[in-house]
Amino acid sequence: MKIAIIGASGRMGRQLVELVAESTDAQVCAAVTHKASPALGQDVGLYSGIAELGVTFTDDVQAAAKAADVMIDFSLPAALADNLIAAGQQQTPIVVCTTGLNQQQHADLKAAAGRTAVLYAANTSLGVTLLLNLVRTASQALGNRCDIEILEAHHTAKRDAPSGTALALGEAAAAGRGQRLSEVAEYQRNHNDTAYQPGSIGFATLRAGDIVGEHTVYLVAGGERLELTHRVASRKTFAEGAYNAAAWLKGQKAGFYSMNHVLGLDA
Ligand SMILES: NC(=O)C1=CN([C@@H]2O[C@H](COP(=O)(O)OP(=O)(O)OC[C@H]3O[C@@H](n4cnc5c(N)ncnc54)[C@H](OP(=O)(O)O)[C@@H]3O)[C@@H](O)[C@H]2O)C=CC1
Ligand SMILES: O=C(O)C1=N[C@H](C(=O)O)C[C@H](O)C1
Repeated sequence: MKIAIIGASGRMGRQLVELVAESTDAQVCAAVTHKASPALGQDVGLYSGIAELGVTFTDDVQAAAKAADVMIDFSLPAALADNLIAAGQQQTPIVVCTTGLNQQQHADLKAAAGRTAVLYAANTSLGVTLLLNLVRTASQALGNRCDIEILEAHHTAKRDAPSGTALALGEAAAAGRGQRLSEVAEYQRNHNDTAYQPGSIGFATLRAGDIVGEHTVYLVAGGERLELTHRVASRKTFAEGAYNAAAWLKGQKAGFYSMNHVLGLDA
């Protein structure tokens, strides 16, 4: 399997380069970064701290899409439009893992899925994929008998808040209660005299040190409290999930997919 990695110069990109280089079933065929990147022209293996791979960084995402069986995107929201155009024009399946997307960018993902296979996952870990399903089930079972709040913690280099995973957990909790997250989400609680809104879903964010990624969903009813927590110790977990998603997506027909499809949980 020939994999093009978009955002290959970043934390997740380098982790994925290392994982693919160790694999016997896949090769890095292209490593994409932006046109002002100091990584351009450098060997992607050496840049990632492993042996030379003979592949140098490029800013040509069209050529990367053409060369690849599948692409994996861990870059920035601003890069998404060009990445989806390239994937669509070359009919190359794409796993998009970038978070911090706006409404238009989520719509762009769905539109691109009319031309090629697109899988979007704000979190590629097995645990979060299961957690999303558990949260939806718990929220549906408890209905308006509980209050729901979501806490996430990440490293200080993270640009978006709340995390994409926290927002996906919020969507799952809202869907379980038959709500739309956009109508019940509370992102700011820095007020002096405002009553709590029953049925709201609140988000809280921590940024500190090198925390890889932690999420807790609180389902709080009178007298008891359920806390569903996921913690990641290494970015390798995300890289493995993205690799498994790419292996599954390669050869799928055009359409929009999630990690539930990869794990056979979509029924
Ligand atoms: N789905 C999941 O499981 C996970 C998702 N993520 C998400 O993945 C994204 C990347 O995370 P992380 O690796 O930590 O972030 P980094 O900032 O370390 O990596 C992003 C990389 O993309 C590069 N880049 C910028 N513009 C472009 C472009 N136009 N084309 C290609 N590459 C570009 C950046 O270059 P430069 O540094 O020079 O700007 C940087 O090297 C984030 O949105 C994050 O939230 C992270 C972990 C897990
Ligand atoms: O930026 C990160 O690091 C992470 N981002 C993803 C998110 O926004 O949810 C996934 C993971 O939590 C790590």
